[in-house]
Parts: sequence; structure tokens; C-alpha cells
Amino acid sequence: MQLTHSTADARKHRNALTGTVALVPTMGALHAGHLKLIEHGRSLADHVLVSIFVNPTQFGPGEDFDRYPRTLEVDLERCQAAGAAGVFAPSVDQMYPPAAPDVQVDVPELTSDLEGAFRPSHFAGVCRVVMKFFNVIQPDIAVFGQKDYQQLKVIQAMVADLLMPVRVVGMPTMREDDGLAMSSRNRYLSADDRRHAVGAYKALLQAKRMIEDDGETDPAAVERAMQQTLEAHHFDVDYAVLRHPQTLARLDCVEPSLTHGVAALIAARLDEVRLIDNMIIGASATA
Ligand SMILES: Nc1ncnc2c1ncn2[C@@H]1O[C@H](COP(=O)(O)OP(=O)(O)OP(=O)(O)O)[C@@H](O)[C@H]1O
Ligand SMILES: CC(C)(CO)[C@@H](O)C(=O)[O-]
Ligand code: BAL
Repeated sequence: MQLTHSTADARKHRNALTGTVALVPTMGALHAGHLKLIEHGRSLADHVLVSIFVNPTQFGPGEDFDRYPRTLEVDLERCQAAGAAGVFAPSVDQMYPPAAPDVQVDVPELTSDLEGAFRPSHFAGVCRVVMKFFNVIQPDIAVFGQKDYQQLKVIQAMVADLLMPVRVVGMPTMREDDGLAMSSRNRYLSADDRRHAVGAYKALLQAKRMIEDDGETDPAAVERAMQQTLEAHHFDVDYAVLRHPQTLARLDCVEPSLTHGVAALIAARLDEVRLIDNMIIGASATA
């Protein structure tokens, strides 16, 4: 497995690979969810490249950029074991040359709400860095997790509108045994908060039951129930909402038989640890 740190070396390595390439962009601190993305990439392409970069432009002031876990040595072992052909782990200066003017790429219709409302410059930073990775690696396929559901929709929209020659693939969320979505940030949770964290999954399951089993059609009723479940598990709730799974638009009425189902989306905090999760509810749901 090849490790590269500069954009020039990453390009050189990519160009030396024959056949198709799948890229798995990450911020490192890899867990089994990331490894699933790598595995899936291997089933779709001849080679998988992984980027590991804690991207400063997607963190707002006061967020956890400085303390975000950085575990490159272990990450490299995991990538190798998962069969990655290479890891691109650039420095901040490689990705953002100091004197260069800022460039913005954004998808305003999909980013003003939900994560975008709580992290105002987040998606501009995500789009910018993902675009840079696509331009360095020029992958045929890029694999993202549905755990970051809004991010997946934003990247799909960016790629479609800017006619970028890459196929974006979304992968289901990997969960711990009790249902908690795997996330690099779970390691911040105290033992007590870790026990309460399952409340996020319970809230999503409750929304699913209300819609699919009880036939609830009022989004506000489902949202209230999710909020209560989260609060019962000690969460401070940023949002717990139902949205159209493609446009992320608010819904007047819930119909689980909608072609694309209904997206239940949560962001909530246990002490200072902010977790997100989601579930697509409805018979023929796809991301
Ligand atoms: N549990 C999971 N299952 C599937 N994919 C996941 C999971 N967690 C993260 N991913 C995906 O892995 C990619 C890299 O994500 P990232 O490195 O931010 O990890 P993370 O665990 O989501 O960390 P964070 O705590 O920062 O949200 C993204 O496409 C993300 O959606
Ligand atoms: C896509 C990404 C690697 C861009 O920094 C990040 O937002 C993430 O890990 O989901
Ligand atoms: N997986 C999303 C990265 C972030 O929270 O910045």
C-alpha cells in the first residue's frame, strides 16, 4: 500500500494504477463503518484509495478541529488490512496553499437547513475539499456513508450540476450492537453518555414504527415523539425532523408509500459531544 502526502505524489500514484479507482474520503480515526466503505469500493473498482484529512474549512469557530482524533499509524494498518491500494494523507498546506485566494463551492438549496443551520460554513468546506480530492485523484467512483445523509445529498448534487465524471455511491450506516451509529466522535462519550447514546437510534426506530406500523401522517407528531425520546436519554436536541429524502424539504404530511420514503434526521448533544444519525423510512426507500 502506497502512502502519499503531497498532491503531486498522490496524482503520480493514481496515474500509475491501471483500471478503475474508487476513492473513500475520510477524516481518519477509522472504524468499521469506514472499512465497509473501503470493502465496498473494492467490489466496485480495481483499486481503492483512501484520503485521510481533518479538513479545517469544514469546522466552525469553537468546534472540535483541534481535538479531532488523529490516529494515522493505526489508520494505515486498517487501510492496508482492508485492501486499499493507497492512502493520501496531506498536510493543511498541501490542500490549502497559504497565499492562494479562497474559492467557494456550495449548494445553497440543500445547505441552509439542518447541519447547515447549525454549522453555517460546514458544507462550503466539505464541497471545497471533496472537489479538491476529486481533482487530485480523479476517481471513477467515490464512496460516502449515509450516516452523513445531508452531506451525501450535497455531494451528489454538486457532482451532477458541475458534470463531474465520478459516480457517487452511498453506503448504509454501520451500527454498534445496541444500534448507535459508528462515528469517530463516539470516543468522546463518557461511559454514562455512551449508555444514553442509544437513544438516538431508539428515536429513529420510534419514528419508523409510528409511520410504518401506526400509520401516523402528521410530521409534527413524529418529530415530537423523537424529541421526547432523545430528551429522555439526556440529549440536548439540535433537530429531530422528518424531511423529503431527496430534496430535504419539509413535509406537510407523511406518506411512507412515497417512492423515496421519508427521511428522519437527528442531531443532538450529550454534554459537548454532538452526534448525528438518520433513517430512511418507507417501503421502497433508497438514498
Ligand atoms: N457508521 C458509519 N457507517 C457508514 N459510513 C460511515 C459511518 N460513519 C462515517 N461514515 C462515512 O465515512 C466517511 C468519512 O466520515 P468521517 O471520517 O467524518 O467519519 P465519522 O465517523 O462520520 O466521523 P465524525 O465523528 O466526524 O462524524 C463519510 O462518508 C461518512 O459518512
Ligand atoms: C467527506 C469528508 C471526508 C470531507 O472532509 C468529511 O466531511 C467526512 O469525513 O465525512
Ligand atoms: N462526517 C462529517 C464530518 C464533520 O462532522 O465535519
